[in-house]
Amino acid sequence: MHCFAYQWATKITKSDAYKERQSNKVVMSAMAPAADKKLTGLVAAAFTPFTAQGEINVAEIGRYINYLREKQGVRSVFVNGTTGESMSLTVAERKTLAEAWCLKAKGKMDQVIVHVGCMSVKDSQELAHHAAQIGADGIAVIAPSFFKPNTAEALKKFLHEVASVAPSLPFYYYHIPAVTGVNVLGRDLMEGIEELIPSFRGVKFSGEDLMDFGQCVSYSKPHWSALYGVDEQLLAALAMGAHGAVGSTYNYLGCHFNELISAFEKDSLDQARTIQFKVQELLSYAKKLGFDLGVNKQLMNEVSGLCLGPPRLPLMPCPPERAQSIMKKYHSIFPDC
Ligand SMILES: CC(=O)N[C@@H]([C@@H](O)[C@H](O)[C@H](O)CO)[C@@H](O)CC(=O)C(=O)O
Repeated sequence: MHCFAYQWATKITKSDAYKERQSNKVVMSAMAPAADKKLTGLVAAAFTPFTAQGEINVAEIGRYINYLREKQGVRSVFVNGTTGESMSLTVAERKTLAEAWCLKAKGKMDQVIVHVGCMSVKDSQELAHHAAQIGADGIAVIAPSFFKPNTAEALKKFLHEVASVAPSLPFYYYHIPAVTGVNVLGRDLMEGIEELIPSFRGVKFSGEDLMDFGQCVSYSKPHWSALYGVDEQLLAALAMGAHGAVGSTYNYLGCHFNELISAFEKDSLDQARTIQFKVQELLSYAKKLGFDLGVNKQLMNEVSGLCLGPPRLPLMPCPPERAQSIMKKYHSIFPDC
């Protein structure tokens, strides 16, 4: 489905969001910290909606939430992460987005986790503090990747500085070594972390090293979550003991992944494998044509009918013929969607 209405999508400014809060009689800064529930199941790594002019478009977030819930059976979101292009957003934009997600997800989503990692520890602290004020259910922090921490100790110190300004919020380390170039093992990061960060609640593990992931699972406390983030091999991570998964394709393939998880839980491994193989077939086809965030976002636009716009520079919009070809493949693999 093409997103013609996109050009006319309205942009809600921060002050509009503020007025909406006031009219709903929700004073977010006064909200009590969210109850600390273990994070499980599928978590959609949300795309950031942009207008055609490249401004953030919070007006689309309400429809986005309804779509995830009703069409994909996805009840938690991870906001301002990699898929959300956080590193291409300003701190002010990230606050506006986090506020809109928390406000609009209220009563509709189980958990809104806000990624607050930045290159600067100060910016990260500002966003962590803000996430606590607006009633987020948790925060996550990626390793800084320009000046990189080159030991587990340095990385833990950075995470501690951020977590300490929002001590009531569940805290997740966001491990994505292929993107950050920070190759500290997840398991090494976890060593002794709770003494340093009492709010630590787990890892979002977007890496292919299943041995390290397994070690994170086996080291985890019962109230922690080991969340896997390479969608094309989720089944392997479930076998390793994943408690949930955060990923981009759960935005538009969530219903299939929910079936995969149910099949796995019922020990129907053949059925679970069939679904994982279908996803692999789609993604390997897309990867051969060139699969980046621009392409991924366009697939979401096409499958969902939402108007999330193009990505922001330096990412480029998806060429129309590439989207068409991948969508044809999608319909051949998932004919009932
Ligand atoms: C490198 C990357 O973007 N990985 C994605 C995956 O969901 C990925 O898009 C998917 O496995 C397809 O390759 C997630 O791990 C990222 C993520 O969770 C996030 O946006 O925060």
